[in-house]
Order: sequence, then C-alpha cells, then structure tokens
Amino acid sequence: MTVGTYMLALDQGTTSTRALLVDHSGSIVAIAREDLALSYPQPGWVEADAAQIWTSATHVIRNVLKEHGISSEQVAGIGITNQRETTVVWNRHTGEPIHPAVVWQSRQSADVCERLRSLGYAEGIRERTGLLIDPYFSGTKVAWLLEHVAGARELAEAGDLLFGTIDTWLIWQLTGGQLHVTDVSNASRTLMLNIHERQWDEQLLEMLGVPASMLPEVRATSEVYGYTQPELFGGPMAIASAVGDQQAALFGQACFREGEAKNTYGTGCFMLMNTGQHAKRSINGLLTTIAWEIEGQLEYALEGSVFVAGAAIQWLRDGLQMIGSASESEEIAAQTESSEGVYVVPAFVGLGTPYWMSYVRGAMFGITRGTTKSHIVRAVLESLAYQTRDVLSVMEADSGITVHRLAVDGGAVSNDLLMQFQSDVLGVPVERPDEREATALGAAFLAGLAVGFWKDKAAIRSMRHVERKFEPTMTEDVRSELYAGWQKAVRAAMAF
Ligand SMILES: Nc1ncnc2c1ncn2[C@@H]1O[C@H](COP(=O)(O)OP(=O)(O)O)[C@@H](O)[C@H]1O
Ligand SMILES: O=P(O)(O)OC[C@H](O)CO
Repeated sequence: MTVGTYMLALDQGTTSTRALLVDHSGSIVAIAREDLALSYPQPGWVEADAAQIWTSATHVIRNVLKEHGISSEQVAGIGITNQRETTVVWNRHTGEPIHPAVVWQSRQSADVCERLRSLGYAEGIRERTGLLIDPYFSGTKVAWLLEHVAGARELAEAGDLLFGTIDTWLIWQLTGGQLHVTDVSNASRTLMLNIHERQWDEQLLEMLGVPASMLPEVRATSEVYGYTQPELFGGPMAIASAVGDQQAALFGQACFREGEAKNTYGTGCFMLMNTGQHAKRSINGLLTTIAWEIEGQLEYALEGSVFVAGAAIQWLRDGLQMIGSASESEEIAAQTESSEGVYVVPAFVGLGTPYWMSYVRGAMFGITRGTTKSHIVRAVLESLAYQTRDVLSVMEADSGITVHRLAVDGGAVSNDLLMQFQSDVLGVPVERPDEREATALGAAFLAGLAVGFWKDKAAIRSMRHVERKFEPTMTEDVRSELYAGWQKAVRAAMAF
C-alpha cells in the first residue's frame, strides 16, 4: 500500500512550527523549524497570528523536503500534531481569521467561565466533556470571540464563520479550503464534545452560544482525511493523521497500555496516563480526555496540565534577560548547589492541575540579600519539577496506579540538572528516550499506521529506546522538606 520512503510530521507548537522526516526505523532524519511570535495584548492574554502559523507550516514543509532533496512522492503521508485548544475563527468565504488566534494559555474568556459557573453548569460539563470550566478550553474562547468581535455573532448565525483548533486550520489550508475536519483528540479539548458519545453536544453548544454550523467534522486520529493541494509542495501528499500534541507524545512514547504515562516539558508541562477504553473520572482536578481513535477504537487518558513550564525559562531569557538562551539556564543554575529557600511559582496565567485557579498570578518567595541570579534561575527550573510532583501525586491517587518510572520528552528535557532534580523530587526514576521529539514521532506513527508504513503498535514499540535514566539520589527527609516549601509557596501565591 505504501509507496513513500518517509513519513512527514508537522508539529505546530506554541513557540515553533517544525517539519520532520521519519524513516522506516523510526529515526528522525531531517528537521526544519520556524519560530513564532506570541503577543500579550493584556495581562493574562496570549494571542498568535493564525496566518503566520499557516505560512510557517508551508515554509518548514518546503524546507525539509528541499534541504534533503526529497520530493512529495517520497512522502508516504503527513501526520499533523498541534498545540491544542488554541482557537481560530475565520470567514469560510474569504479564509480571513476574524481575530488573532486565542492561545490555549490565554485567560480572556475568564468572564465567560464565571457566567457558566454561576449558571450551575460545572457538573454537567465535567460529566460530558471530562474537562472543567476554565479559559483554557476552546469553547469559552469561541464564545468570547462571538461576544467581543464586532459583527461576529451575526456572521456566525448566518453560517459564514468556521471554528477550528490548529489541526483544523492547517488541514483547511492544506486542502485549499476543501476539508473542515478535526480529530477526536483535538475535539475532546474544546468543551463542546461529548467524549462518551463522540459527538458535538447540542446542549453544550447552546450553553456557549456557538452555532453548530461553525464546527468541523470529527474524524478518527489515524486515517487519510484528504490530500494537500498539488501546487503547494510539488505534488499531493496524504494527510493521514491529526492529533493533539500531548496525545501524540503519549503515542510517540509507546504508552499503549493502561497505566503507562509520560510527561512532556514544552511551553507547558503535560502528564498523560493511558486509561484504555475507560473514560476514568478524576476527583482531584485531572482531565479526562480522548487519547486517540484508531480503526474505530476510542482510547482515553487522564491528564494533568501545567500552564507554564518552558515558558518560565523563556521569561528568564526574554523578560528578565537573566539568561542568553534556554540551555544556558542549566549552567547558571549549576553555579549554586541549591536554591537556598528561594521558590518561584510561575503562575503567569493562573494555575492548572490540581488547583485550577485562573486568577492567581506568579510569585517569588524566600529572597534574601544573598540571593543571586543563579538561585532565581535554579528556582525557576525547580518549579517545573515541583509542578510535575503536584500532578503525579493526583495522577497516582485518581488512577490507583503507582508510577514506577516517568517517561519524559519535550524541549526542556535536554536539561540534565532539571531531569536529575525531577527524579530527586519525585523519588522516581526519570527515563529520557534517545529520540526526544516524541510528539512528532507520535504523529508520524499514527499517520504511518493509516497508510501501512508501519504494521502495528508492536512494531512501533520496538523502535523506542531509553537514552538515559536519572535515578533519585536525594534522601526522603530533604525531598519532603523541599516539597513542603513549594506547597507553602503555592498557598501563599493563591492567598495574595
Ligand atoms: N535546556 C533547556 N532547559 C530548560 N528549558 C528549555 C531548554 N531547552 C528548551 N527549553 C524550553 O522548552 C520549550 C520548547 O520546547 P518545545 O517542546 O519545543 O515547546 P512547544 O512545543 O511548547 O513550543 C521552551 O519553552 C524553552 O524555554
Ligand atoms: O505547545 P506545547 O507543546 O507546550 O503544547 C501545548 C498544549 O497542547 C496545550 O494544551
């Protein structure tokens, strides 16, 4: 069935768009990347340019093919993976977005959330969507756009507007406006999908004031949806998967069995545990989400979402200019053996799992006259690890499964100091795979299954190898004391 030599993964993340070629052995043979600018028009708001996201996708696909002398015929299929929840609303006739993309981190729909809460919708929403009422999710962002962009409501009612998460926006563009589709994993992040019935929920749409005509068709995670316009890349390529980036990483880490979990350290930090065919309900602020649908089989996951992880390192670099590059954070943090009582709570856009407090903002504690840049940089790195411990504790409590090793991936896992501290603060070994681009691999694998590039999950699992295992070396007393300090810092930030 397969004719191509490579799978192409298009990884559209919060801070960059990347195209990667993956060969039959599961190795990434080429990467092209373009960084993206975000804007922060008001405190707590985060927006992106949807047109720039699309053009960056065309650039990286063209570049990865060109730089490696590969034609579109040599590509067996494209797997798209994307930052989730980020919302684009555009005019179906002109293709023009009516507003910048509202990024997943953005808090501008906090008032919509207050209203939904005050109307007593929390329990129903939780039950149907597996999610909570929070500005994080697309549905409240669409409601906000329809309420705040002049003329949007009328256009939406007339059927002239389309909604999409980034997968939908890219597929619509790649197919010249022929396909308006999404996959179940992305749809399950919108607050509009009933995750048990696998369809848009009319009552939820009514609650949010979103006309059904705006919504894409919901498809499986691994299937050929259509083909790219031939003129874009020198010939058509099959679009064979769309998948939310965190679910993609779960797949890329071969967490196929119930109870297998991974943690991805990118802009945010997301821990997902496969729960098989059961949509497991959390009582501690985890989300229940669809992992993927393959050959008609839906699988679910529990998720802990941390809004600010690598973004805090970018803040050190761009906001405070304390470091010259993200990787320099390791060298500077290593100048001190400990953060000496300094804690940074990077709640720039509120707190996600397990707190879900949209109005909390960041804070720093424990500063003395002796505090230096390296203490602060170290405390920021440590905050990624503490937030992960917050999530892991509730993941174990809600799933009833003890995590004996944590599989990690994402941009920040190249930081050895962070990985060692992570293992220490969890008291659990941390396993870093040789191929750290688990998100892109997951998309390539899912698309590869759809076009017969790989036979099955067993073939995929055999391609995953651990590069380095970080073992805990800290004593339990030190671990408990440090973590107690973090919990105190979070409580203080929440009280501010
Ligand atoms: N060596 C490092 N130490 C700490 N953080 C890092 C390091 N390298 C990259 N990062 C962080 O990782 C993030 C980029 O990871 P990536 O997985 O590409 O994110 P995304 O998909 O969210 O755009 C950035 O926020 C960056 O600050
Ligand atoms: O851009 P990332 O990789 O941090 O992912 C963002 C998440 O999908 C948001 O839910």
